[in-house]
This record gives sequence, C-alpha cells and structure tokens, in this order.
Amino acid sequence: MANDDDFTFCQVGAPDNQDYVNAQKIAQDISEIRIKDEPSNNDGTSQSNGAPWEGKLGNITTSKKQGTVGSLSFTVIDTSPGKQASGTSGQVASKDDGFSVPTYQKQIKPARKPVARAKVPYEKGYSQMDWLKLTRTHPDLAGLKGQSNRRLISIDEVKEHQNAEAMWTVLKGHVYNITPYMKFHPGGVDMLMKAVGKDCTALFNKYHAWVNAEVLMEKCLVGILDHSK
Ligand code: HEM
Repeated sequence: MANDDDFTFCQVGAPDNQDYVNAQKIAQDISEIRIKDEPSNNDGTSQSNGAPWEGKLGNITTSKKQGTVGSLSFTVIDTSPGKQASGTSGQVASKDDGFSVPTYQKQIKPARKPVARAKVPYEKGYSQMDWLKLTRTHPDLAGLKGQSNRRLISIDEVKEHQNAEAMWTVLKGHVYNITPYMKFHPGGVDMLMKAVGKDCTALFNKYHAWVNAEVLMEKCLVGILDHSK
C-alpha cells in the first residue's frame, strides 16, 4: 500500500524517445495533406496524388472523374457498389460534363396515386362546430315531415331529389338529404354537388374514407336504399 506522501513521477515524451520520433513523422505526414484548389494543368485535368480507396475498395471497383470549375479542380470518386451489378440493382450513368451520377433503375412507386386534397375555407357560421350545433337544435334536417327514416327508398326516388329543397344522395346504403350540409362541407359545395341524385360511396371513399358520415349526417337520414328495385 503506497504511503500518502509517496509520489511516483513518470517521464512522458522524452526528446530522444522512439515514440516521440514516430509522432513527429506522423505530424509531418499529416501536414502534407492539402485541399487542392490550385489551377488545373494545361490539358484541363488536374493531378491527383490518389486516394487510398481509389481503384479498388475490397471487391468494390471505384471510378474517378476529374474536372475544373474556374480555378478549382475537383475529383469525383464513385464507390457505389451498384456499378458492378447488372440488371435492376443500379447503374452509373456517365455524362460528358465529367460527373458520375449514380442512377438506380429500380425505383419504389407509390401504391396508389394520391388524391389532391383541397379544403375550402368555410364561411363564417359554417364550421364543423356550427354544423354539430345545428344537428342538435334543428327539429327536422332531413325534411322527413313525420315519415320514418327507416323507409326503403329506390334509386329512382333518389334521382328525383335534385332540387334546392331536397338534394339526396346514397352513401353506404343510406339515403341522406345533403341540402342542409352543403355550405358546411369542408371540401366545398361544388364537390358535394357531385353526390346529388346518385350513390356517392365511391367518391366519398376516394377523398376521405375515414370521415364518419354516419354520425355527421345522422340527422339528415331519409331512409335505406332499396337494392331490390
Ligand atoms: C355525405 C357526403 C359527404 C360528407 C359527409 C363529407 C364530409 C367531409 C368532411 C368531414 C371533410 C373534412 C375531412 C377532413 O378534415 O379530413 C370533407 C372534405 C372533403 N370532401 Fe367531403 N364529404 C362528403 C362527400 C364528398 C364527395 C362526394 C366528395 C367528392 C366529390 C367530397 C370531397 C371532399 C374534398 C375534396 C374534401 C377536402 C379535402 C379533404 O379533406 O380530403 N366529399 N368532406
């Protein structure tokens, strides 16, 4: 056990030490590394001292392109593994401007073309909150006048309702009077007009399959589509 008063001193980096000599040599090597920005040669190319990974990198072959921009010379080293492979994995397209541009032929395509989403700013008093308030307070949004909203309705009857007082549509087997909802529709009146007098289920799903129309349009329900007619 060392005494508290006992100090041991180690000599580090003595001038005549072999490690010190090696360190000096490494420092010298590092100081020779330069970022080249001197003018290029007359033949338009610049000299390269060569990078250690140039030519071969394991079993990956690299390619090198050189060029100049004003007084700056540059070297592009392409180490992309796809260069060697043929077919779908990838290829390097060489351009005359001296750059190597790796282009990959096999590209991931989106599963389905995305639908352009365009919400229309609502008029004052026609927000979704205003709609909810209206559905809670209005006595007869569907215009049933006492009729049952479980009545079976044919598609011909739906087609007949395309006037300002009653615009009907079919959505997922339910018939709705969408007249009161027109100005509340976040997609705009024009879009909702496309639903009038027909089955709009496909259009509805195309734009917003996630919308819970059953709850939103509950008070506009006129009846159930009669599939037999
Ligand atoms: C009764 C039928 C419908 C109801 C209850 C309804 C309801 C809605 C709701 C709640 C939104 C807002 C969606 C969100 O914020 O994510 C919306 C947006 C929109 N709706 Fe409808 N919609 C109906 C029919 C339609 C139809 C038939 C079309 C197309 C012809 C359509 C086109 C759009 C568009 C373009 C938007 C705006 C963009 C978007 O949010 O995706 N809607 N609709």
